[in-house]
Amino acid sequence: MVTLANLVLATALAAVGLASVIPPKIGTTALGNGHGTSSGRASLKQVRRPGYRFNGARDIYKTYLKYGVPVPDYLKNAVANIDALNAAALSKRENGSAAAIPIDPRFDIAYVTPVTIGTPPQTLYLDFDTGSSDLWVFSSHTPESQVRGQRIYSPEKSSTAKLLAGHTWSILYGDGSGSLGNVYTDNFTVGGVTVTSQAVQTAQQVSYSFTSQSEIHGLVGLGFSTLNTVFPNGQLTFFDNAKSTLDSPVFTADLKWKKEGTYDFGFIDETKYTGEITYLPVQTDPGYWTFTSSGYAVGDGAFHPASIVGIADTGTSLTYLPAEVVTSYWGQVDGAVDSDYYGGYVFPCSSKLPSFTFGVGPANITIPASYINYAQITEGSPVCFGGLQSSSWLGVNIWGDVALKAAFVVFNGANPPTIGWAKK
Ligand SMILES: CSc1ccc(CNCCO)cc1
Repeated sequence: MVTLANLVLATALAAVGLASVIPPKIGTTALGNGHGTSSGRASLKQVRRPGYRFNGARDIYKTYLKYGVPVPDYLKNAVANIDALNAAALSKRENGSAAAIPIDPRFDIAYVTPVTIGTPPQTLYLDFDTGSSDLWVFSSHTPESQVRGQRIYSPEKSSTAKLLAGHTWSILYGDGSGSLGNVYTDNFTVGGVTVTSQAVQTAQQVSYSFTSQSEIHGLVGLGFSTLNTVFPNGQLTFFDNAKSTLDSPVFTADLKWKKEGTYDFGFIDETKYTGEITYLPVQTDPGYWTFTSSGYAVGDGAFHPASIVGIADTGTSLTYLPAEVVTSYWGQVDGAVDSDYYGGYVFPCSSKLPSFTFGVGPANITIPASYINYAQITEGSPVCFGGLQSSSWLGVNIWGDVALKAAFVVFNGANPPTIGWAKK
């Protein structure tokens, strides 16, 4: 039953743009079926109406009406002026959502996301990589001997492609792979968000490790634009270009274990996580999403407070942490060894693995053991490769996909940027 009190309350909330769930009646919890006994309490889930924009003049206008005071013309004009400004602001807002698809259903080497480039649109599947800031693609400029099944972008077939004359790029990744080439600008769309005149770096050379990955047709760098390698003028990432048109200057990663996840742009989908998001400061120099984890625990063991500075890197498969952390973890696994022969921690596939928990401020994220049992060395091998490896040779701690897919991660590009972590 909706009472007058409820209606007044709901109207007041609506006036300030906070929709409300009118409880069945005051005195019962909103969770009840409306027939519960009175508990003297009610809970209203207040959600901001999508697309609502505050109009202060309207609030004053309503107060004039409420107390019967004639409304001056300037105030009526002010309400209209702010509504017009809000409408204009909303009209250019875009949000988007796109799939993050594991390139191999057996284990998560990398995730690719469909994008379209040019006019008419050419669809490629690119690796969205928060650990770098170049948007580059296999192209009609890539020697055929280096193309093995990848889709290519052909700027000569796009009426909106423009060569960025005199500009080149060359990138070398932490795993020794690399690519180089020239640069066009063109329309670039992912998940319904379009950037016109996005710098698209066309590969003229790619290393064998890219040639051998037929499912990856290039990368979309989502690090900070300071890392972009285009010379002589560095280019902006897709996110930096899209930011001003997004409802909110954020993108989120909801990567999943051996199945399709999503990247969202411009909004935070509350259905994709549980509990609260914990936001941490980001160190943007030199250009990675660098944050400090507050410690770790192995399985159900004690939490070890520590400051672990590392980067959130969707473009790296595994997670690389300080030697004392990974030694502590693998010390709990029967038969685990740090093998020079296999190039990292391996263990008998039959061994039971503990989970791994890392601190994010006062909260924490737990990586299930199954994510750390990364893959057999080779098909049918009794030896398995760990998803948690030492960073001692890297010089940087990397929270790669093994960690990221255990969480819902918000890459907040506001000023200052922050990174948000939530369980899911
Ligand atoms: C050969 S497949 C491949 C995919 C992504 C990358 C870039 N990611 C590392 C730094 O984020 C390198 C190689």
